[in-house]
Amino acid sequence: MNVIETRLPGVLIFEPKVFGDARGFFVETFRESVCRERGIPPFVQDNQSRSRRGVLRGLHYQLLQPQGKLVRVASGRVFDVAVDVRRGSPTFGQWAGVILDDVSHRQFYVPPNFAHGFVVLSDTADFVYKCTDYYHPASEAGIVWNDPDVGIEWPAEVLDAVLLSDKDRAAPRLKDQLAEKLPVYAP
Ligand SMILES: Cc1cn([C@H]2C[C@H](O)[C@@H](COP(=O)(O)OP(=O)(O)O[C@H]3O[C@H](C)C(=O)[C@H](O)[C@H]3O)O2)c(=O)[nH]c1=O
Repeated sequence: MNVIETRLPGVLIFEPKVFGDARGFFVETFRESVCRERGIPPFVQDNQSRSRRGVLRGLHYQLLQPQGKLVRVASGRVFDVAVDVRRGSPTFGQWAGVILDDVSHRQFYVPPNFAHGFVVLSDTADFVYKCTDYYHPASEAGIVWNDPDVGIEWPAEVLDAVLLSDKDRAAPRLKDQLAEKLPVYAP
């Protein structure tokens, strides 16, 4: 497993070794030791969502029980993004993105207290991920996907047909987020 640092400290790209042969392929998708060695907390919840082209889920985070997420695509192709929403962070409001697909089997680690989202680039995508804490809907918060102050460079190929939930469509900009709804940077 090759682990790559991104421009956001703590946000990591995992590149597993893919073993292809005449039958298909094999890939190790998770090793606890690889995560533990990098200070990633234990995972307690697995999720899966299926979405069609143009669906954009995010940008979400939880204030209580903040979730670190190890995300990957079991089938399809997405552009995945992490945004630093921690008040006082040197990289506050900055983003890092990566293409995740079922060819590279690349994974992305989004630490707790980062907002997370993705947009689907393939006809459909099965998105699977591990979380370091449990779902806590009462403290769910979000930043609107096209916040001009964050300036995420979403792939142009889907921008004319982004499909959002009502919740995500109504999410506030980072600058309009109530201060108490932003986690505090704790180096
Ligand atoms: C996240 C979650 C949702 N749900 C229920 C709540 C709703 O009835 C239904 C759909 O929830 P939602 O529309 O919030 O699902 P997503 O838009 O995929 O949300 C996720 O999308 C972005 C990409 C994330 O990083 C988070 O994991 C999560 O916020 O599943 C649960 O029962 N447990 C859960 O952990």
